[in-house]
Amino acid sequence: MKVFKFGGASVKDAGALQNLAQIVATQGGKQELLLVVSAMGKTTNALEQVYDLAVAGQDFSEPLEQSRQYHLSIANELFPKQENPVYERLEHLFAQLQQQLPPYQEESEGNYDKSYDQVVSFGELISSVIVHYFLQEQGIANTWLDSRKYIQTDNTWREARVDWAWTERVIKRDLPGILAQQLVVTQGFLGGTNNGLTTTLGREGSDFSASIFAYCLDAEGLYIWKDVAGLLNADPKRFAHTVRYRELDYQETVEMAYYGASVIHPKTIKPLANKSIPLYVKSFLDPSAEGTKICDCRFDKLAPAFIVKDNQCLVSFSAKDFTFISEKNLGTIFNALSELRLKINLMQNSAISFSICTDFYEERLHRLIDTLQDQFSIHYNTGLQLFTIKNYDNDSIQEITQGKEVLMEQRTRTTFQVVCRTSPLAPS
Ligand SMILES: Nc1ncnc2c1ncn2[C@@H]1O[C@H](COP(=O)(O)OP(=O)(O)O)[C@@H](O)[C@H]1O
Ligand SMILES: N[C@@H](CC(=O)OP(=O)(O)O)C(=O)O
Repeated sequence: MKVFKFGGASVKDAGALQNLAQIVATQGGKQELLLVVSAMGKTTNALEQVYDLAVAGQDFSEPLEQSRQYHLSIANELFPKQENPVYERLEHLFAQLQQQLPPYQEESEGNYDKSYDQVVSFGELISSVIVHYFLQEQGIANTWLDSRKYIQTDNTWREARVDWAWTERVIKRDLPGILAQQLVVTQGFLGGTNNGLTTTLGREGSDFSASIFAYCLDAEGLYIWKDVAGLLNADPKRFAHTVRYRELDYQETVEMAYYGASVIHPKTIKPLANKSIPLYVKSFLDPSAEGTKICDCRFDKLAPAFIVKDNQCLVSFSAKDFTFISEKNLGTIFNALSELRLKINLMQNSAISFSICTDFYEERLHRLIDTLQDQFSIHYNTGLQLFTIKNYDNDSIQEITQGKEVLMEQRTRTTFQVVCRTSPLAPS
């Protein structure tokens, strides 16, 4: 069997859904097929905005209505008959979503992340319902599956951790029988706790969902349909000249994803590598084109890969009592970072100071400073970019660093990383 994953761009409007149906009909073959779909277009961002307004006690009716109209207008193009059951399902989902958005209550303050998951998950629920009915309409019989009942997670809201044993057992128990009958349509990004609450697997986590299903079903391949020709050596939205990798090994791909190549969610690769399931990154704009195959393979020389992370922040700590940076100091700093879920993208230490480059989350940064300021003097710079070049050479380093103010630099035999300023210094 195969797993196909369709992200936001591939389901963003009625034309995209017609293209999706075409891909399923022509590329799915006669095999068993499970489809994992993301929210349509930028719906998750829109729902985040609605949720934040609700939390702030502000009026969220307009953006909520815009999102409803966006989905209904796609449905109107796809389902001209108003008696189509899709409309009832959609109205029901929007009514449920509305119920999750009460005016902000003081006592729910600690539940921001939990309620976030209950709200933003509607993007995937809605899109998968539309895809389900549309494929039916096109004569492609399919079962709509609630992935929250199959991908069981803990309650680490917004970044839930999968209970692999439970998930694999239940998927293996139920899905082969359904797949033998017909195609399955389910949601990416979502999981569920053992007491029936919705969780999400981290932004852009639908690739990971698809990988979980592929792993549990021992799929022969996972196909991720994107708006690019495959995995390229740089984001074509940032770099004028890119090359496509025809094949890449799991290790190389996981490193690119880890450093920030947003084309694939970093958690996607490990489950596939564990079972040697190939991952195909394919273009939904040119479905028969080759794309990129990620598998067990090895290459000696690869084109340098450029990865850019925006909105970075460089934080440096020095002990207030002028002692050297010791393992004990580092332990304290790492603990605080872990508590606040601040991920280190790059780090460096000298005799009396320790510096990290991390994604800039203002509120979490201030909490970090509050926690550590008794022990450390802390300075930070924001408005930075982190550039990573894998398989670098002198020309590629020159291309990236030319004309930029470099704040931190590091290199191994294969990887070059540099933090540069992109905007005026923010006060610290
Ligand atoms: N190395 C890369 N190769 C290809 N695309 C990349 C790369 N790095 C970043 N991208 C970006 O990833 C985008 C596709 O991923 P994404 O937007 O997450 O798709 P979707 O949400 O539809 O699944 C491309 O449009 C491209 O701008
Ligand atoms: N819709 C979710 C999950 C996701 O993976 O989306 P996409 O496949 O469009 O990146 C998000 O935007 O975070």
